[in-house]
Amino acid sequence: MKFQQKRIAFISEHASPLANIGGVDTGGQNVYVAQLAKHLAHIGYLVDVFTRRESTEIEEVVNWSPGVRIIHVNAGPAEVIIKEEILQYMDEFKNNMINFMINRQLHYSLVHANFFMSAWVAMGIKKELDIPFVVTFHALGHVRRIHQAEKDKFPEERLTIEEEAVQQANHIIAECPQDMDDLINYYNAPKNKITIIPCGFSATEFYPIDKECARKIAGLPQSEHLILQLGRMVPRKGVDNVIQALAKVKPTGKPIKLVIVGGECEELEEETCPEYARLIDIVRQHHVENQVIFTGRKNRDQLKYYYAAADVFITTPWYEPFGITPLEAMACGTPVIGSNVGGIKYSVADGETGVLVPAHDPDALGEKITWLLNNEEVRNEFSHNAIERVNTHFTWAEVAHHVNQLYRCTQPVAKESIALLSNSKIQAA
Ligand SMILES: CC(=O)N[C@H]1[C@@H](O[C@@H]2[C@H](O)[C@H](OP(=O)(O)O)[C@@H](O)[C@H](O)[C@H]2O)O[C@H](CO)[C@@H](O)[C@@H]1O
Ligand SMILES: O=c1ccn([C@@H]2O[C@H](COP(=O)(O)OP(=O)(O)O)[C@@H](O)[C@H]2O)c(=O)[nH]1
Repeated sequence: MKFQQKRIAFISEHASPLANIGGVDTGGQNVYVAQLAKHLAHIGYLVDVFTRRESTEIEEVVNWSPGVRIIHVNAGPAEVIIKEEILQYMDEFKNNMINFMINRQLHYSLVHANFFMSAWVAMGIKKELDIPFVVTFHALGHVRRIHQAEKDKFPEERLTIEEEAVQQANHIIAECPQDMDDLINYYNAPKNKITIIPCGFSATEFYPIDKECARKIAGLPQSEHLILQLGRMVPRKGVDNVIQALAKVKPTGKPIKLVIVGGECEELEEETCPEYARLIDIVRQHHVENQVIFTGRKNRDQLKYYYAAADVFITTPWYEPFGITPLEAMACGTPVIGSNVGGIKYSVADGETGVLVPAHDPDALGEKITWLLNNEEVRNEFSHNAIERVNTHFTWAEVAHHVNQLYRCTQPVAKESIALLSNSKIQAA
């Protein structure tokens, strides 16, 4: 069948493919937008990723990779703003995005919104230009509120915007069955509008590497048991739970080190990194100072060495709409102990590629760490299964294939949209 090249607009207001990954607000969504855009371009789409301008230094349009451009939209001050304070600028974002389309006579057949604020922009664009939109929420306000209560600083409006977006969207991508259930239970989302498409990993970025080599390159000890925690350093990721569990692990015949990768900067300091200060305090309280290595944030090309160096990868967040890090660990052949929540209970096959434990339960986690470290044979079996599982089900190429199928079923844009564009009241503004 002949494939017609289509131009699509991604919106990802706070998460740009160009950002340094691993900061408080730069995680899986950035990776998702970057990888999905690249892989859709590979299939034949032209993808423009609209993101908020965070610096005056950067060009409006950056040709990022073949078929993918990053468009920096003026919305509020051209500086980094925490995502909880961005909503007030989204009207400006929408108007400037539409003006960009008018000025360059760009015709997008579809908008793919990422996160609720982008969904708000997509709703406005649909209303004014009749362009259909697909949404991936990445995280849901109701779920965040349940877990974070008063610490959740997003405005109340987030929930109504998400509720409206669920109704207005032409289609919704849930990242795992739990995400779909949450959309139905908290937002009354029509089931026939939801398709589960997971996140992925890139096999050119993450693959098995000989442990000895990996440890050498990462500068990690050779003759010890290594357990790894890697991700954004924010309380909901449960890094404190892993430190507490470490103190409960029974002897395994070798010294054990916990390597913690992530954080706002490469050099973590208690004065400037409050979450690091909180975690180091827990390390001291549990007297495991000589067992914990904080590496700080690492560039993506380094991550595979840490994953491959570890005997076990651990991730015990309170909740997780998907969770890309377990995929990356499994792709490097490292068994995962993950909390039995969200996307982790979907991607990690319990008893085959790793084990699931309850969140907030250092005793259960400590027991499973002891068990896995004492069982090399099981680790090898999990490792083998993990590599096979992720390469079969969770590559970005596979994800893009499913997203492409979904786009092709999504209502095509009305022919008049360019005419509507020229008459738009926004143009006159
Ligand atoms: C914890 C969480 O929701 N992780 C998702 C999500 O990632 C990030 C999330 O949306 C962050 O918001 P929050 O402060 O509520 O945690 C955003 O700031 C980050 O930009 C997101 O990266 O999306 C990932 C990809 O879909 C998903 O794997 C992860 O579970
Ligand atoms: O120092 C770091 C910490 C994390 N990551 C990446 O950030 C993403 C985190 O995505 P995930 O879905 O696991 O969680 P989120 O941060 O989105 O909640 C993964 O691709 C990690 O490899 C990174 O590149 N450097």
